[in-house]
Amino acid sequence: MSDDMGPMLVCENVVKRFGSLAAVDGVSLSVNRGEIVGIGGPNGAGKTTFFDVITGIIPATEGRMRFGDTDIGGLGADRICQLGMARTFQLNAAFDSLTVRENVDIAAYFGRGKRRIPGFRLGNEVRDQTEEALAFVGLSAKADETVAQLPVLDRKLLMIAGAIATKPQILFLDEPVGGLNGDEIDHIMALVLKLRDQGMTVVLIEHVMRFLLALSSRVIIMHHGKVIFEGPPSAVAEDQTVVETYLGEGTQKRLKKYFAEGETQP
Ligand SMILES: Nc1ncnc2c1ncn2[C@@H]1O[C@H](COP(=O)(O)OP(=O)(O)OP(=O)(O)O)[C@@H](O)[C@H]1O
Repeated sequence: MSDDMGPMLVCENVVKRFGSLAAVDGVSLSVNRGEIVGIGGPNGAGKTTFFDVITGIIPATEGRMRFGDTDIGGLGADRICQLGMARTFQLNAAFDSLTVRENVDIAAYFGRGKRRIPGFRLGNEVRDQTEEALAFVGLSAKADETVAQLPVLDRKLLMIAGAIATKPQILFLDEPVGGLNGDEIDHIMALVLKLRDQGMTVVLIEHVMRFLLALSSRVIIMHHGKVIFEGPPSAVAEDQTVVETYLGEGTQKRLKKYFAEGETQP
């Protein structure tokens, strides 16, 4: 990416239709370098579909998307990853029968440049990227374990390791703490903060509000494919539409107390 000025990623009026359903219905988003942007919203709001469109898993129906000075609309997931945009998935996306290290090797090998499967040969650079990513997420000791044996937290860490092994400039995390317990959530939270401190730009989807609000510099709430709120974490619980469509009054009270009294956890 050659353009260091202005937003790193710009999405304008992105639409994704599945038949008559507009899963993403005219969403615009700009992401600046070094930000953590959090996306929330009820089930079926279109959050994952928006990620799928940005990261080239599925094509947009309408809209424009630019990463730096590159128009990424119409590019495939492999090319988008090679440009410097990596992601994780809500459900496990790993080769279960391979080891932890082999999975990250594959990400490091294919995620940075055009490669051919018949020429699949790992060089030192790929191996180093893999070891670095495994150490970063704390999975080095389990590098030789088969993925099928891993507990949920390690599977989440593995997806993050695979993503960062591609050396992205921006990282998309889809529900990185879904299904985890409190300590595990704290563990992933610390990891995301460490990434941010190293200069990584992050866009994340999460239902766990304490994770979403504690980490994000800016929050977006989607509903029925549209953005219904965009603002700082402290303003989310003040927005009556967000409370009615997503949070409910109990969560609103808890969040208001957190921001008013500076409690440690929302
Ligand atoms: N491949 C598809 N074909 C048809 N409809 C789809 C497809 N993928 C998603 N949808 C629909 O698009 C809408 C948005 O789904 P999406 O998974 O993006 O929501 P979400 O906000 O990520 O939800 P959740 O929080 O439950 O993950 C839903 O109504 C879903 O059923």
